[in-house]
Amino acid sequence: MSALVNISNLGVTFRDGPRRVAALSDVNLTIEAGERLGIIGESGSGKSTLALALTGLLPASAEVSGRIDWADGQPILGRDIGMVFQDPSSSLDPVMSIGEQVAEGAVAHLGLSWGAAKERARDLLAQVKLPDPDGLLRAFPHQLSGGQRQRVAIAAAMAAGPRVLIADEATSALDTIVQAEVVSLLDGLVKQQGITLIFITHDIALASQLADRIAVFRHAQLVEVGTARQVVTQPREAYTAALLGAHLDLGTPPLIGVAP
Ligand SMILES: Nc1ncnc2c1ncn2[C@@H]1O[C@H](COP(=O)(O)OP(=O)(O)OP(=O)(O)O)[C@@H](O)[C@H]1O
Ligand code: NI
Repeated sequence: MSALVNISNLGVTFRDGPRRVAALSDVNLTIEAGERLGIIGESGSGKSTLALALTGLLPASAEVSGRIDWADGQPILGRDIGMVFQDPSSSLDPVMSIGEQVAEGAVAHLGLSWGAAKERARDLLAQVKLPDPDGLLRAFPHQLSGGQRQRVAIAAAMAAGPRVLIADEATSALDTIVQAEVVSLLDGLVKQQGITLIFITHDIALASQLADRIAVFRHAQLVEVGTARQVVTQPREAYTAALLGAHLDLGTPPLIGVAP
């Protein structure tokens, strides 16, 4: 594997009124091209801040130190990096048809005509295993379930053929069965297309089933990174062991494989 991006001594500080909050502090991490990296840690540990730093979406008020070096130059959000958030309504426009939203990225970044982009959108909707992709092109987000909307958001994120997909708590709002289906879908898509997946979650069990490697964040710091197996079976940090104790029910059958 070769490095996709090298993160060195990354620090991000937010100003919160008179207070300064260190959201990331001295983070060193290399993300390999084509790997599935799980990012775990409790609320406020800096996971989303890392995603925003990678995508160039940090607010101007954030103070950034250190370096993020991409092997192939700074990727363009929407073209080279696709992003899927917890709440699809933050990425889907309620008054725009599903077809237009999924096609948009292909028009903007691949230079396709709307006609060609709609055809691509239909193929993408089929790839994310949504029923009746032709009919869906003309549907609106409110006509879909939460899980279906999240599939549309994934299709939209994939529209321009990105090499990196960042899913930030993308399945957290879904019930367990739908979550398993969406995780299994993501797994298949990124494997098939050789996309690097950065999967952010509170759920160490979910991360361990999807990821090749897991990075554990706590209080703005990267406390541990290793293969999913190593982090789960032989955590080096007491904190990781505590997370495992609290969240990983080893009696629960794996989510991937359960989904149809
Ligand atoms: N725009 C902002 N302005 C001020 N503080 C912020 C901002 N964004 C994040 N923070 C602070 O930075 C820290 C890290 O937040 P971040 O959203 O990265 O955590 P997280 O691990 O993604 O948490 P969660 O699991 O709840 O999504 C927190 O203390 C948060 O309050
Ligand atoms: Ni977050």
